[in-house]
Amino acid sequence: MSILAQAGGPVLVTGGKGQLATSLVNLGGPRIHCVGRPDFDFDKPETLAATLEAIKPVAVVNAAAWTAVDLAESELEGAARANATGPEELARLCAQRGIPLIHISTDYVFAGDKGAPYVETDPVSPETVYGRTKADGESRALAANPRTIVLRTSWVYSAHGKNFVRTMLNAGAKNPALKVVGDQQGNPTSSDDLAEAILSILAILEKDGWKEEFAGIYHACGTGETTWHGLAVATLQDAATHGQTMPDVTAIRTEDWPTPAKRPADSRMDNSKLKRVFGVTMPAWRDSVKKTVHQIFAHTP
Ligand SMILES: NC(=O)C1=CN([C@@H]2O[C@H](COP(=O)(O)OP(=O)(O)OC[C@H]3O[C@@H](n4cnc5c(N)ncnc54)[C@H](OP(=O)(O)O)[C@@H]3O)[C@@H](O)[C@H]2O)C=CC1
Ligand SMILES: Cc1cn([C@H]2C[C@H](O)[C@@H](COP(=O)(O)OP(=O)(O)O[C@H]3O[C@@H](C)C(=O)[C@@H](O)[C@H]3O)O2)c(=O)[nH]c1=O
Repeated sequence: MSILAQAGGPVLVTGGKGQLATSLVNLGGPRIHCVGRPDFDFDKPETLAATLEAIKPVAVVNAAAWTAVDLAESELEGAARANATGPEELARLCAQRGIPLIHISTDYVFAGDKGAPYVETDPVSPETVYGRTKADGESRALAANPRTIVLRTSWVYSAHGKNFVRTMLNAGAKNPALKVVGDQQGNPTSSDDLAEAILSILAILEKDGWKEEFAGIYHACGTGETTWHGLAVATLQDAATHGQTMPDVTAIRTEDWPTPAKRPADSRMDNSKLKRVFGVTMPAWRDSVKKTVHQIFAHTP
């Protein structure tokens, strides 16, 4: 049963069949109205106003984005439309209608050299096209609609869609040995957990009405930290409890896994503001990985 009241106007979720959009559809109940391409497309700006006009939502969650981190390095314009100018236009349209926008952003807005969990007041310092376009999108959305909440999350995985946990399960099923970077740390986040946090915020907005102090940036990632290697091992250990053979997983250094876009070495984020303002606590990443792996095996014939 969704935490969102059953009665009330529609909540528009962008992002089609993406991870977060799917979790919101699965967990949010009948008021969630999800749109994706081609009906809602940041590359076709006229589809934004047409969607809002057709659905007349009471709130919007923007879960659409360019998430191909390496490809963005060579596709700046498409990434900028999806992550920055598109969300700005969506925010402007929400402002015209006086409705709140929950816009999703990323830990990759940080370079990863702080040496401690980032807080919302830390300056952004992106080192990739993806990170720069997402940082740009945050400030554009906040400037275009005074009723904008930006939720920065990280290392999102789920039982559906393209994500690191599913990549590791597939790779581990085919290979006796894997190599995974062990010197990049962060906070893995279940898209279901993030969807529940968003639904809790929407419920508060509906109950209390919009308050000026809600506007701004919040960190919303899984509780606890690990490395990509740690996440791979946890995933494959859980898969082993479902009968999948545990491969040998070696921790390697970043330079041994070269990629076009440089990932942050340490993008851990602090969720205290989310708890302080909205009373929302994010579940422990380790428990949620177990749950997700279980869901995947439960649905695999
Ligand atoms: N995945 C992750 O690890 C993380 C994600 N985030 C952020 O969380 C949010 C949700 O991510 P997630 O659910 O994982 O993303 P997914 O990649 O699973 O889904 C993204 C969705 O956005 C759609 N999309 C892409 N480009 C456009 C466009 N130009 N116009 C309209 N829709 C478009 C895609 O459509 P199509 O299928 O047609 O391509 C897809 O449906 C994003 O803001 C992302 O930046 C933050 C941290 C980590
Ligand atoms: C598949 C694989 C990756 N890696 C490394 C590469 C990289 O440093 C790290 C993560 O790999 P990926 O490319 O799968 O993840 P990446 O696309 O960098 O994930 C990011 O996506 C965007 C959308 C975000 O917003 C971020 O929070 C983050 O989740 O793991 C290995 O070491 N071994 C492997 O077998």
